[in-house]
Amino acid sequence: MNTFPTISSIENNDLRQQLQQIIGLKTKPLGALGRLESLGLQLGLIQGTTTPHIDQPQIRVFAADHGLAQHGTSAFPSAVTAQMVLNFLHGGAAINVLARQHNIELKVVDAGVATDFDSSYFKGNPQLLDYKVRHGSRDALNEPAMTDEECTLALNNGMKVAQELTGNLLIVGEMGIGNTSAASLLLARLGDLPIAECIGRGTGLDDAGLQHKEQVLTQVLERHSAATTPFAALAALGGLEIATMVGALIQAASDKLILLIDGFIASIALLVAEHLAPGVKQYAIFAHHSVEPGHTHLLQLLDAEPLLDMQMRLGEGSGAALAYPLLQSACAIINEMASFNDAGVSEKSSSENNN
Ligand SMILES: Cc1cc2ncn([C@H]3O[C@H](COP(=O)(O)O)[C@@H](O)[C@H]3O)c2cc1C
Ligand SMILES: O=C(O)c1cccnc1
Repeated sequence: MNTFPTISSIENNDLRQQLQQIIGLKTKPLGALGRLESLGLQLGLIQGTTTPHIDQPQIRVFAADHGLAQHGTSAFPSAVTAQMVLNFLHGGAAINVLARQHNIELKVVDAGVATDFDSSYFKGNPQLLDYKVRHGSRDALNEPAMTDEECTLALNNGMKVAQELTGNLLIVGEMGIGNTSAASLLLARLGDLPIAECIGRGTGLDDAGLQHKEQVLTQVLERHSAATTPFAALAALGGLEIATMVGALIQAASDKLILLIDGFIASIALLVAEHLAPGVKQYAIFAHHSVEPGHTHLLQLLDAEPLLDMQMRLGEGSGAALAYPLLQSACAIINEMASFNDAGVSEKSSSENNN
């Protein structure tokens, strides 16, 4: 088992009051910028400042294969994981487009892809980071997806990925055919929910495929009924990319980075991180509501209200990249917008003056 770094509380009453006052005195009716105001407040508290700012935002896309995928739990074959990694490296995936649009640096982490990549991809200032624990997780129908050692290694790898980051904002994305199954299994176990409420079509299963997925996942949960602690559940039911993401989220929260959380898979990594290192969630901003049905339960468990609902179900970090400019706007409002005093605009009349 790992020991994890401590997570500082972001709560600071004086700072909260200062931020509330700064936002409240801007030239607008009180509260009129809605969630942009609470977002700015959270960013200020995370950074411990009245002038929050985003510097060198980073996306890490964690990729791995899943042994369980051989049982037909995804509409796509496992080979697509490696093919998509090459697509990321060649700049052609959805997340590449959004990262370029918003000037977010993107790197891919090989946490356990079944295919080996050409060594040239790892050289120099690489866009592909080699944290491969093994060639795909084990088949969770027969054994834990990871041994305790493999799971610990993946968590430690994720912490290293976060330690190597520049900048103050992290988006964790993922690519792993079959990983909606791993996320659903973890949600069912850690949220104590029926598996039927945690599953969805993922990459596009039809009705028969969805039924089959439910049967397979039910068997996996029975096989690992003893895996009830967060670590045991992660090892038995999770995946290498999910465990590596968990480590990265814990380390990044410990380093007081802003965590911009994508959809279903990134949110399950955050739930596990919160169980293993309580407090991580304070650093998280939930970007969007995924179409994957389990995400609704997961957001409730996390008491989270995502910023966007774009009917997306892709992963890769795409929903988080889309929400990123809202965070930039929240910072800019705090730092650049005039107060009533600065601009010589009259504040709301008091009720006495109206008499
Ligand atoms: C071409 C392609 C690109 C993707 N990018 C993200 N995912 C997403 O779909 C997968 C999870 O769904 P399931 O559990 O049904 O396999 C993950 O790889 C996730 O990142 C993709 C899936 C495909 C097919
Ligand atoms: O919301 C997600 O993270 C998601 C949904 C479907 C497929 N892959 C990822």
